[in-house]
Amino acid sequence: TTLTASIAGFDFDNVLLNAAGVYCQTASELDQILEASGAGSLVTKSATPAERDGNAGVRFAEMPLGSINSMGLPNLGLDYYLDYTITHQDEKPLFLSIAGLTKADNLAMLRDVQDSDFNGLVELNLSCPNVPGKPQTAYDFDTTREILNEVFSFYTKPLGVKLPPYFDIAHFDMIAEILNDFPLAFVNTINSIGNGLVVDPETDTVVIAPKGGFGGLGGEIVKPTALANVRALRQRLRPEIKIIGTGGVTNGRDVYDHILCGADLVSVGTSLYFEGPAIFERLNNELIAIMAEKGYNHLDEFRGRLQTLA
Ligand SMILES: CC(C)(C)CCc1c(C(=O)O)[nH]c(=O)[nH]c1=O
Repeated sequence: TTLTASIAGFDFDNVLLNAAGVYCQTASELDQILEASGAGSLVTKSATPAERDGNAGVRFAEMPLGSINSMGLPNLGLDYYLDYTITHQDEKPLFLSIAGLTKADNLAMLRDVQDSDFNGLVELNLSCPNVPGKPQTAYDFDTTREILNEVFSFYTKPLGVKLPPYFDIAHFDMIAEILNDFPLAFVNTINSIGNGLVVDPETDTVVIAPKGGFGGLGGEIVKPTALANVRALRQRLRPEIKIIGTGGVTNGRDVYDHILCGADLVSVGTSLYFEGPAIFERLNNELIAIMAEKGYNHLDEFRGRLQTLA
């Protein structure tokens, strides 16, 4: 059974990696993913130009069927993650995630990466806020097109975008129309489902401190939305734009489902947070068992082959 995939000429010897933000803040965490059996790659915590503490107070919580977070982009700064990825980029193909809080920050960071010795893949996190009072960038279609125009006016290394979930067919059409106009290596879908709210039944309070308890949802609870976004974008994007499926992966069947919907790689967030890097070997073994049951030797025998009903 081969679990290989390729993006922008990079060959991955298996399809699993961490989701940005989980197990990827420090070199020690990144090393654990790099060395984990069953992880084909890693992505860094989304970087800002300077390091950030992120939000104060309890900012991550477990809930039935998943997690809620409002971390606030705590990270050690772009140079830290550039240094790490440059040091290790010959061991596996690596993803460097960036998340500027302004367009200027994103462009400045991409110029730094363009001029650096990093030759891996960049994941541009478009879930970042735009100007206050406007929705996050990826929900502001004109701004999304504008930033990609500016990025691709100078950035020539492999680049993809991390997208929040969309919930309206017209929005799938609109974002795909924009993305198809650019030489993107990949799209990673989905980021957490924004601004959920969880109540603690013991205390009648919210469960995280920032934003009055509003936060991004991850885990099992987001799987149907994640699969819908993988499927919808696979159906609409040019085949050269590969897809990293993220959201709701807890077992091999979830990995299989992401691939069946069209994913080339599959990333794991909430479950990795709770289980640790050993999860990658378990997920791979479970995926291989499902493929064996179905008589598949290669992922491309079923990738994107979700069937509809007559
Ligand atoms: C939500 C932002 C802080 C704008 C970006 C970073 C981020 C965070 C975060 O650092 O709070 N959490 C997520 O689930 N997804 C993200 O993309």
